[in-house]
Amino acid sequence: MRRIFFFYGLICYLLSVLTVFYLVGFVTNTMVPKSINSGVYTPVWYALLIDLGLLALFALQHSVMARRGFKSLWTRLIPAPLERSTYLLLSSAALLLLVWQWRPLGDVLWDLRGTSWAPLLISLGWLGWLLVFSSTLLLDHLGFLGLRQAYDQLRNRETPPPEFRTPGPYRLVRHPMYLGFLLAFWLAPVMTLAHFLFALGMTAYIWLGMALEERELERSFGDSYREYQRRVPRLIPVPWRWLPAEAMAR
Ligand SMILES: C[S@@+](CC[C@H](N)C(=O)[O-])C[C@H]1O[C@@H](n2cnc3c(N)ncnc32)[C@H](O)[C@@H]1O
Repeated sequence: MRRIFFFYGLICYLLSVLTVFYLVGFVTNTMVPKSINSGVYTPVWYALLIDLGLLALFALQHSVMARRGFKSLWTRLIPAPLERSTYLLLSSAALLLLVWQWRPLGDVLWDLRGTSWAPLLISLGWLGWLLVFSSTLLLDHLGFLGLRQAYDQLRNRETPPPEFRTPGPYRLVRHPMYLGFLLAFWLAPVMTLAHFLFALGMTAYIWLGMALEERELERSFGDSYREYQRRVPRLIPVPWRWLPAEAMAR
């Protein structure tokens, strides 16, 4: 059984990584056959209904299943070491459904192609993706994607509880991964109505998810996390806070 469980964890891990790579192509309108601005054109009201429904489904699945209360119920049905892998399997399914069924809405809110803004927006958008990937790698890539838990059960050992850490960009903002997603979703040289709707929906979800996540981080790490909240801004880096205290006093 342990080998089968590990294989399941591995498949979920690979599926999640591939889904995120597809999402990069979907949002940037590059490399993939179905992007945020392509697909079947339908009446606007119908496209809005489908797209909002897909965003709501993803947000609901992704935030409800990440909550502590839900996890303790859920792990009565599935083995605890596979909880994270199953969460990611269902998150990938919700995202792939969104990508597959997403309806384009062609009205253009801004089109900065050919202006000097375009290269700046494209570069900052890719910087956002880089921030997403580097943040998972620095914090706990294998743990977030469930592979550590699946491997530990294969070796018949307990996975230690997550530690509070502040590597690299976590010293500048508390949520670099979410900051990366916001840059990647918003900074596009061409903004169609469909892209705008996606960016708006994801921003609302990130805002809510961030508040719920911080509540649980406070419960898990107590004063260390509260002190971190006082010292480090949520999303927007504040350069003067990077100066040493003596320089600030001068
Ligand atoms: C998808 S990650 C997002 C991390 C962070 N919100 C960000 O935007 O970079 C969510 C997981 O990271 C964990 N997490 C967030 N900040 C953390 C920190 N400083 N140390 C350890 N775990 C953290 C949360 O408990 C949650 O399980």
